[in-house]
Amino acid sequence: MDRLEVSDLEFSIDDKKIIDNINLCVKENKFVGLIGPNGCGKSTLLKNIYRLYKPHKGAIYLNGTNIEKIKNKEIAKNMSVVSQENNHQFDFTVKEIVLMGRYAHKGLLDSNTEKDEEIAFDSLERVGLKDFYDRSFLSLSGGEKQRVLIARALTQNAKTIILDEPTNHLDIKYQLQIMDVIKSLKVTTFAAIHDFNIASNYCDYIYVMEKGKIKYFGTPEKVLTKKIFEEVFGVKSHISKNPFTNKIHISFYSDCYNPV
Ligand SMILES: Nc1ncnc2c1ncn2[C@@H]1O[C@H](COP(=O)(O)OP(=O)(O)OP(=O)(O)O)[C@@H](O)[C@H]1O
Repeated sequence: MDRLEVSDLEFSIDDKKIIDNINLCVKENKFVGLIGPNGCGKSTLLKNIYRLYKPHKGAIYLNGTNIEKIKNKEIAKNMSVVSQENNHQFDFTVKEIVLMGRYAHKGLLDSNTEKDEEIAFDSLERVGLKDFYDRSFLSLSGGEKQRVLIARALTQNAKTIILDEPTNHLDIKYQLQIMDVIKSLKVTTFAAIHDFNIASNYCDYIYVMEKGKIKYFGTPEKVLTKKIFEEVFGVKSHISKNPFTNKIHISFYSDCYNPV
C-alpha cells in the first residue's frame, strides 16, 4: 500500500500557484527524496503534507485516509515532522523538547513515565547529544538544535517521517550519522534534500521538482544525471561512483572553470 499519497495537489500564495497539480506516492518503508532548485516549492509541498497548509485543490492520503479527516493526535502517532519552522519562543530544556515527541502516546493529563524518559534519552544518545538533556534549547548551536529536533521525531516513534532538509546546519560527521539513524528506522520517509550526494546515498527513489511541478521520478541512478542537472538546476556535472558505497557520486563545476 502507498503509505503517503499526494493527489492532484494545488496550492497558491497571493494568487501565485506554488504547487501545480502534483501527484506522488511514497510506498511503505521506502526512503524517498525531493530535490529541486531554490523556490521551486519543496517546503510548500511538505507543509501541505504535514497540514501547516490546507490544499486549495486535491488531497493527501496517509494509509489511504485523507489527512483532513484524521484527528491531530492520530496524525501525530502516524507522522513525525522535522521542519524548517522551529522558532521556539520559550526556553524549554532539551529534555522538554524531546519529550514533546511522546505527546501522541499519552492522555491529556498524563505525566511522563520512566519509559517516556528512557525513550527520549535513547533518542538523544542516537543523535550524539546524551549530555545535553538539561541544556536550554535556545542556547544550542544551529546544528545541535537540528539534532534535538530529530531526536524529538525519533521519540515520536511514527511510521512515517517527513523531513525538510534534515542535514541543514550539520557538519559532515552528523550529516552521515543522522541520515544513518533515519535510514535505520526503516519507516516511510519523505525528505527534501539539497545535497545530491546525500540523496544518492540514502534514497530509494527521488522526485525532481521544478516550478511547482514534478518533472522527474526514479531511482538515484535514473534522475541524478548530467542532463537533468543541466536542465533543472542549470549546472554542469560529472557523474562517477563512490568507490566505498558504490552509489552515484556527483561533482559540479562552473561554466567559468578553465583548467590551466
Ligand atoms: N508565505 C509566503 N509568502 C509569499 N511567498 C511565499 C511564501 N512562502 C513561500 N513563498 C514562495 O513560494 C515559492 C516556493 O517556496 P518554498 O519555500 O516552498 O521553496 P523551496 O523549494 O522549499 O525553496 P528552498 O530550496 O529555497 O528552501 C518561493 O518563490 C517563495 O518565495
